[in-house]
Amino acid sequence: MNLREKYGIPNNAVITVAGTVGVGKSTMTTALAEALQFKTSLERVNDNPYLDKFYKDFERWSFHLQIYFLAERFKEQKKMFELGGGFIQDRSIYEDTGIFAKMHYDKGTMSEVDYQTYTSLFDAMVMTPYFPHPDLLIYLEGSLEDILYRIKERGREMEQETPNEYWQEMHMRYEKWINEFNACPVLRLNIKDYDIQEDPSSIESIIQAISNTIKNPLR
Ligand SMILES: Nc1ncnc2c1ncn2[C@@H]1O[C@H](COP(=O)(O)OP(=O)(O)O)[C@@H](O)[C@H]1O
Ligand SMILES: Nc1ncnc2c1ncn2[C@H]1C[C@H](O)[C@@H](COP(=O)(O)O)O1
Repeated sequence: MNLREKYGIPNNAVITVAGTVGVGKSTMTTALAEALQFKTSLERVNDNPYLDKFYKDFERWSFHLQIYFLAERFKEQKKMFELGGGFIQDRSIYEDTGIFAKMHYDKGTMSEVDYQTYTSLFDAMVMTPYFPHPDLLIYLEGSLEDILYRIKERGREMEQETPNEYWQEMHMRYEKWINEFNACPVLRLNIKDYDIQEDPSSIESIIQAISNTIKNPLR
């Protein structure tokens, strides 16, 4: 019996992994998909045509980047539900608007008219009764210090050149955002409480927690 069957996770479940840049979403997505024999929906960074430009000039590229991410995530969302679920998704569509677009608007690096165009498109696409929400959102959290360490360790050039205040602001906004999030059940995991890299067997206790939360959802 595999871990999915052992813990009664439905084979059509869609589980999304959320959290700030560098917290460990891709690592968790890959590990969970392998353990549950699910497919992955990964956030593609290397072939994103705007990301590098965006980090060099937020004001010039923030609208283009948000539209690009929205289109990519919507296509992924459609694919996951058309294929009948059984997916772990790296980052939720809710973070694009709730964290990134809002932060750039609030900080003045996205204009008011661009922000309104973006949010009206987002609302028309996502905030409808026809949009299927995931069965669970796993929220990964950790101290700012640990997040900064991981961003540095991963070494993506565009992120190294971004001032720490950017990551600090994002870290603070994530905490507020998750406390108000209610589009689907949430499982919060602190990165201090597991280490799937050093101890791959710790994935089992995470799957047990996923099962408990899907069966007794806390919003
Ligand atoms: N459980 C873990 N323990 C230690 N380091 C980790 C762990 N998970 C991820 N990392 C490291 O942290 C960095 C960011 O992880 P990643 O999964 O790419 O984050 P995200 O997808 O959230 O941006 C990578 O260098 C990765 O190897
Ligand atoms: N919606 C977004 N707006 C701006 N930047 C974004 C958005 N979604 C992801 N990003 C950036 C942040 C990172 O530099 C890369 C990949 O994110 P990660 O959390 O490392 O998976 O894209």
